[in-house]
Amino acid sequence: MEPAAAQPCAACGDDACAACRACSYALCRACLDEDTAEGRTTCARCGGEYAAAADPAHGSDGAEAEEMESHHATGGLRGRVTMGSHLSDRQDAVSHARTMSSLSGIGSELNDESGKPIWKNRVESWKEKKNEKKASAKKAAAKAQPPPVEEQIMDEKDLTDAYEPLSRIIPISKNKLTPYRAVIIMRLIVLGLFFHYRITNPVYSAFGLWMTSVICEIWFGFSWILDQFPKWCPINRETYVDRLIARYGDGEDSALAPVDFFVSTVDPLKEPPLITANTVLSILAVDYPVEKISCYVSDDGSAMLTFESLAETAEFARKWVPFCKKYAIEPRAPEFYFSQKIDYLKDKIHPSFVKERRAMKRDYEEYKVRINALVAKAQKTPEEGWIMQDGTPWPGNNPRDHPGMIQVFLGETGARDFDGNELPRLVYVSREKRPGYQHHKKAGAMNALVRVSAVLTNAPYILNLDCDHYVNNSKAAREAMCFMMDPTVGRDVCYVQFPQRFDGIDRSDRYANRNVVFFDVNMKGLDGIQGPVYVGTGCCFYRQALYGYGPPSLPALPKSSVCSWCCCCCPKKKVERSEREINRDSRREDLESAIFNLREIDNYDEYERSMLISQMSFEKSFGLSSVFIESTLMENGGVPESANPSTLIKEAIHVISCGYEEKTEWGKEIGWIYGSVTEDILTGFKMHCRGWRSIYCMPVRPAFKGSAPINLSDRLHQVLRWALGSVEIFFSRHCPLWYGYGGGRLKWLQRLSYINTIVYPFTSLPLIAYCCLPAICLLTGKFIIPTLSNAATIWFLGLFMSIIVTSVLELRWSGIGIEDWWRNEQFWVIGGVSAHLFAVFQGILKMIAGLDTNFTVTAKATDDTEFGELYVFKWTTVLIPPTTILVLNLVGVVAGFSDALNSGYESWGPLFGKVFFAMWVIMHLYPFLKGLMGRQNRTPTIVILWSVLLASVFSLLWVKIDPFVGGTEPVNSTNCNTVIC
Ligand SMILES: O=c1ccn([C@@H]2O[C@H](COP(=O)(O)OP(=O)(O)O[C@H]3O[C@H](CO)[C@@H](O)[C@H](O)[C@H]3O)[C@@H](O)[C@H]2O)c(=O)[nH]1
Ligand SMILES: [Mn+2]
Repeated sequence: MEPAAAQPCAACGDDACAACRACSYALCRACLDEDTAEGRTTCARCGGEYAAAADPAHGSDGAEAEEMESHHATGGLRGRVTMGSHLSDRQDAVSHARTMSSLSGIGSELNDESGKPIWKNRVESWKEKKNEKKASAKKAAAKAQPPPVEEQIMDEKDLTDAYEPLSRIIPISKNKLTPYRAVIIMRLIVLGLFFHYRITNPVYSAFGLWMTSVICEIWFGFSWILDQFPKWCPINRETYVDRLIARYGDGEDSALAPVDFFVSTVDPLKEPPLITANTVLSILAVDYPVEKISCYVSDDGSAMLTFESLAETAEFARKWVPFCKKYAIEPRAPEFYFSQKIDYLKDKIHPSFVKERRAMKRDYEEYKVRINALVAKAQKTPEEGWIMQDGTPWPGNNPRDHPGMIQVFLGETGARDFDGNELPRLVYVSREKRPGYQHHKKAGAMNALVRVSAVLTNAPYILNLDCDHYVNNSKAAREAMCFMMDPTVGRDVCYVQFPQRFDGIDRSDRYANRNVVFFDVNMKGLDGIQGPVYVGTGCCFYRQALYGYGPPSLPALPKSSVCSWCCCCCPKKKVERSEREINRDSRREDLESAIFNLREIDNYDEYERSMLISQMSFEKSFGLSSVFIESTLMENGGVPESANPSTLIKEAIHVISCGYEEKTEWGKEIGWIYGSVTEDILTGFKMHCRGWRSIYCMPVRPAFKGSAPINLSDRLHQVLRWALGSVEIFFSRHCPLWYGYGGGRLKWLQRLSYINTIVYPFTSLPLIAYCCLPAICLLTGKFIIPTLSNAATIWFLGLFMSIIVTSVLELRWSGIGIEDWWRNEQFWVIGGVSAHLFAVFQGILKMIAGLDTNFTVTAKATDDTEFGELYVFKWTTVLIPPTTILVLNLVGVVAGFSDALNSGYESWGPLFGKVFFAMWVIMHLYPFLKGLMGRQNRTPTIVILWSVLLASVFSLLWVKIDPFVGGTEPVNSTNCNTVIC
């Protein structure tokens, strides 16, 4: 192994003096000495031996190191309790189940006898306590331990803050918005005049082409309207987390509402366990009162690998979580924390920090070794299936046919962290799968989690993350609570959506993976209407909103109007009752009218009947679990004190059985909605139809971060899946064009935006036609526009200008960069002519033939080679249409030039017009071309492109000038009279 002279120390960042022979894990002198002093002489990462930089003498070959590694890995596992023995229905697992007292004291509706909100009382008593504490705190300040951030912030001034609102809307300044709107209106008018001109001036010499182009243009105009108007009144928001703390307290006696975190994972080979583990660790370490946090991991692949790595992770969390909290580090996902390229010593004056960080890093490396060993072991499934450590076979050996599994790690009665503090519960859930039962992919998994969590912890809020989206801002849950727990804002909020942000995307974001335009422009626009759409991850739900109810401040919708389009049947009666009562009653009604068939219970008396009615109707919507049904009635969450942990686990197993949802409203009206691979859009849409609003929350430090596919093929397949989901919704009963007019609760601009999200794939058809047009024009010499008159020139220029100006003004209010905007434009074309087209056909096929589409999980990057993924190239049929269009246009340009050369000076003018359009297409497809080129583009692709182009032009030029071949007339030299001059 090379001496690590130039390497920085892996633990503290100083110049390293020694490195591991096997894996070049480097340490500096001080860290090495400390390691030796603590009796550790081998590498933390691989277990190999160190070599001093000055003295690379000790011999240790690769094989030896390898042996060490494997020894290390098994050694790590051997000491642990057998995990298998804790599975689900075993008695000892039961003891981990947690009982939680039902929660009180949230929201303004909870008042004390004098009618004063309880939280105000809290604040006052808090104030007193604070004053008492002050004296002792002063003494404590002399100690080395830095006070936790919250305590520094909390002084009297901030206590008065407790009465202030917890968030604020920051309107976008008038002088940015007014011109923006004016230009939109102007663009609309110019567009109208432009269409008038286009329609009244047909090109008779190329009628078909003209017709096609006009139809395409009208469609583009229409889709522009769908896209533009939901951005009419964008807003920004700001939260005040310190006020939240002042109002609801922090630490043990805090009245913050509990939150259940959901993580979904399905295939440990495509979604590496280390990534999932990092997500889990970041959740367990989140900055929130511990006893209010639970983390549920759904494993749809029923993989023992996922289970075992979770057990490892639970163990590691016992060190990691106290470390994060002690030093308030960010982010709290170790992989990403340790790979940060920043000076971590800045602002961290604590003397033991360096030492502990170093130890932590070492522990993490060891942990990683164990996880990697598990992964390596899992590569080849043994013939007889997996065997757990206690010798029994793993119940999930057949992922399509296995019982439900639940395992509770950590938590109240389970292991505590190394400082003796409690840890959040971590629950492994793998729902039952049997052949013949639909499992509904991610939506089904989330619904199973909704029920399990309702039975075990029943937090009033649910925060869901994909396995690859870790918590990047440990205050994320608090940010969400700034809306949810603010009585003036939160009452009708069904969810708080955070933008998706990504790590590890190439600097130029070649395939618009960041989706900046969507997350920073469209979503802000929606927030000004009824709220952002739900995008599947990084979203905090109000649990009650998932149960199919409407918002508390609105009367319940009559059942018929929820799912039909009659709006005449909901008379707005004014009843003098408290909102709460109305709400309660209406829920009952909702359920009763929804499902109940009276004839069945004719022979009971009045009272019994009404009891039965309500019970049966609940069961018909929520399924046959009385524990679960009871939990739904607890609006502020919590499980009954009396509940027995062992029955709870049994019940939890019951609610994840595969037949549980049969003949219920799950997936139809309740929970995540089935029927589309983009279940997220559908789920959010249903809530908005019921009258809920959602909130867009963009903390300065991104709340969550994920990974995105960065190679062309994977990206196109992701886009294909999204578009397919939209087409599915389009053909379903939930199509926003027709669905949910009932209560009139979906604002019309919001509806416009939902329509946009489901019709956009269809734009691929006109887009493909339009992208072919310039090539066809160049090849045939015809053109789609007649000779321009002066007026026409004005309309053309006006349209062109207004397009540019709207974009510029949009950039100005949203603050995004021009590059992001341009990438988005490009990818709109690339996706449009490939993935969207396929989605339309697959969607139609699915509708006609009932062919099911499978959810291909996006592979997550694993390797360390930076952006190596970007150049991975896999050939798929999706690539054919854009390649064809590209080649057509390139050939067209060449042919056009050759033709112009052939027919003399006067044809250069018309050529310019056509080449302009062709170049428009080529420029948009340029990133695609780069992708096609794959890795070899060490020399910039543009060079290759231009050289091919110029070579052809010049060779043709030469051929044309050559008098001997002058006689051969190419097809394209026919009439050019009707084109622009
Ligand atoms: O049968 C399944 C299939 C998928 N998943 C999970 O679904 C998530 C999303 O899958 P991914 O392949 O990462 O899709 P993306 O395209 O990256 O996801 C975006 O788009 C999806 C809708 O298509 C949303 O569900 C996601 O939340 C959103 O991040 C992952 O956590 C998977 O583990 C399951 O739990 N069960
Ligand atoms: Mn993903």
